Amino acid sequence: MAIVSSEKLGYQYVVNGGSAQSFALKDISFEWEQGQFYAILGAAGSGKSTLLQHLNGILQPTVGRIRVLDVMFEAGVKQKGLKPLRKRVGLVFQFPEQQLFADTVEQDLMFGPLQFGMSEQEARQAAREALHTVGLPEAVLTMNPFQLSGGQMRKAAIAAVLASNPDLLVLDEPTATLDPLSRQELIQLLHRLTVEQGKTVVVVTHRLDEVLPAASHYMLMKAGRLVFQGSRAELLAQPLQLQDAGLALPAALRLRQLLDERCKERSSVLEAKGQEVPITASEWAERLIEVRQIHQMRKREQDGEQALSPTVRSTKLLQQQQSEQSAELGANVYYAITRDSESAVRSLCVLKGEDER
Ligand SMILES: Nc1ncnc2c1ncn2[C@@H]1O[C@H](COP(=O)(O)OP(=O)(O)OP(=O)(O)O)[C@@H](O)[C@H]1O
Repeated sequence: MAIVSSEKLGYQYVVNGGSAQSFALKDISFEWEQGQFYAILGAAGSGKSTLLQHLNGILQPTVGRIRVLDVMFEAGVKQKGLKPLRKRVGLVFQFPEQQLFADTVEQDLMFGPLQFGMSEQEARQAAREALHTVGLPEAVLTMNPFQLSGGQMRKAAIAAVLASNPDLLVLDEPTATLDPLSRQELIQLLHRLTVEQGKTVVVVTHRLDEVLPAASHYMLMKAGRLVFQGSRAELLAQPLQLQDAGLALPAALRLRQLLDERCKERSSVLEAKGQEVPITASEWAERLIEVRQIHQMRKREQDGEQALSPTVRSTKLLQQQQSEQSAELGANVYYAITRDSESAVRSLCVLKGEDER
């Protein structure tokens, strides 16, 4: 059974003295399964945070319904007594300082478990385990949360939620303000939680590039509506829809477009692994390397074809030169876009037929 499902969910904020705003969510229907990694994408103001707040009942529907685990929220029926649900749904806000308020990190990490009925000793143990899961050292337990760096603070906020062992972990822009390495580590950590612990992870983000290697399912929001939901491959087949929803195209799609325009090898790059678009810089490097290897193999075969007529030989040579130039151009494009210097150097060396360094 789906862990969360919504049917024609709509939400309308009411402000100052009861005047109703336009709908922040309209006609939202979806289902989420346990143990999967979902990414919710959309431009500013598209309704992502409003949707998240329905997952633990901070907001409840104006229209339609949403079921979260075993609690049904339905328009017109105010649900109360949500403590058991809030133990099972961990929300990590956009700004971690909003949820760290105790004098020490340990107190912050123990707060949820104590609230949800654990003994002091169990809560202390849960706090330590959560700290290890996010990769923070025990030394931070006695520190004030505001002595932590931005990245550590965000990890502490995630640990504070994990300590209550939620089934569903929901994070609003979790990588904002982090450096590139910490961003990558955090997404990998979230991915591990789905694979190793069967948690369902939902991440709201503007940065599609970051979640592409990890998230298996995508929802795209625009002006309060769900304009796309589907798998990674389905999303990557919709570049116009991404642009239309105000999102930057991920490097994988920009590379594909450029290779389409400028590189005759695009089809061989894709064919090398059954037409799926590579999603990370290193995968692109590997595809380009494969293409180069295919060309080298063809060259060796051609060397053995000396008996061919001079015209056939020179045509083949010309074709081969063109395709090698194309592959090299692809590699250069790849550098320009991804700036992933390590795999870029690797692919350039191999593409030029030099030893890998
Ligand atoms: N407390 C509020 N009162 C009134 N209107 C609100 C409130 N919070 C959000 N809205 C409106 O609801 C719509 C959706 O906002 P929401 O914060 O859900 O978007 P978002 O996609 O999360 O944006 P961002 O990426 O900037 O966080 C916007 O038009 C916004 O102005």
